[in-house]
Amino acid sequence: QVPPAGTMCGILAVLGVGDVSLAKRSRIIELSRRLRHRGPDWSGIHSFEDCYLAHQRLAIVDPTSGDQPLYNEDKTVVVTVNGEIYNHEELKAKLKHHKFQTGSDCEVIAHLYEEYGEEFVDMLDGMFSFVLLDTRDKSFIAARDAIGICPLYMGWGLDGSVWFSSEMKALSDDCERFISFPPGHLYSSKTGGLRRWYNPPWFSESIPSAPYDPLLIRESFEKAVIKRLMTDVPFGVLLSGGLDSSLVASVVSRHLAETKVARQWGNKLHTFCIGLKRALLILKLLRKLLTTLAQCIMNYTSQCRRALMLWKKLFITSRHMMSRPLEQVPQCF
Ligand SMILES: NC(=O)CC[C@H](N)C(=O)O
Repeated sequence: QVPPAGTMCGILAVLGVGDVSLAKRSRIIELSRRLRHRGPDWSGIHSFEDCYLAHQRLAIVDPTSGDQPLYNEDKTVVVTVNGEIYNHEELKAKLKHHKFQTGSDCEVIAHLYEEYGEEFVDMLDGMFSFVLLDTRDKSFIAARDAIGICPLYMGWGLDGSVWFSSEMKALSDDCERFISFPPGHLYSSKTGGLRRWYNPPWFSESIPSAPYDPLLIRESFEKAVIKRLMTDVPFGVLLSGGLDSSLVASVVSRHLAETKVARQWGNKLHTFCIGLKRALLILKLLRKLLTTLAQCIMNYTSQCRRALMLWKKLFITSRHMMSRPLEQVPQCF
């Protein structure tokens, strides 16, 4: 079954609600369901006193046991995550005395927090937004990846509660005020504020000092594509018809055979694109390019009605983003 457009996990966390009634819990579950289109595989919620962490999962790594929220060994640290932690194996190797309950790439976040406290965030290589609750002192942190690939919003309720959600639609009706969580930042309840965790040295350079090196660009590009092949489920490449997505598809097809997923699902790359009859020429060229580069299966829709339906779906998913600056729109996918 192909998940609907816009899928990625959906997270919702509500910390410090004034009323801990069953009605409030049901309300939070109802709000979390507004993110269901982001994750069709599982819905989970963990509550601790007046704090709730909810999750809608699109399973990518360890689909059988990686359901969320995830925990440390004694379940005192709870985490709900949208994203992929590419260096999770490496990080796990550093945490030898920790016992992992799942094969999820995201479980490492709970253990890293136990070991290193809030400072662990810059050890993560990945795209993510997450909320972590430490039930021992009821403190919490929330963080978003360096460039904001995964979406995150933060809101404040009239009862003093703090909210975090993957999409604005899960908190806009219940919060008095809300903001788009800034990329590369961390919120800590202990200090009560947002701070930038992503501070690469080049941030302060107005003119880049690194010389142009095409081989380095090629190597970094290939590495970036290869690490994103970390999946236990079948995947495809969405082609725009341009150079960037064709290059991604070509790198993927050359490295597909080495991946875990190819052993299970075969090493033919599935590609997708959307186009109308009038654009069939581009589609034909794309097909030619891809079949020359590698063995690809190409799926596309050329019917106007079907394309319009897909667009409608896309807009429903991203409606909440439309008031944002245009460059932020792709972040919801
Ligand atoms: N879609 C996601 O954000 C995936 C979360 C996590 N990496 C998993 O595989 O379950």
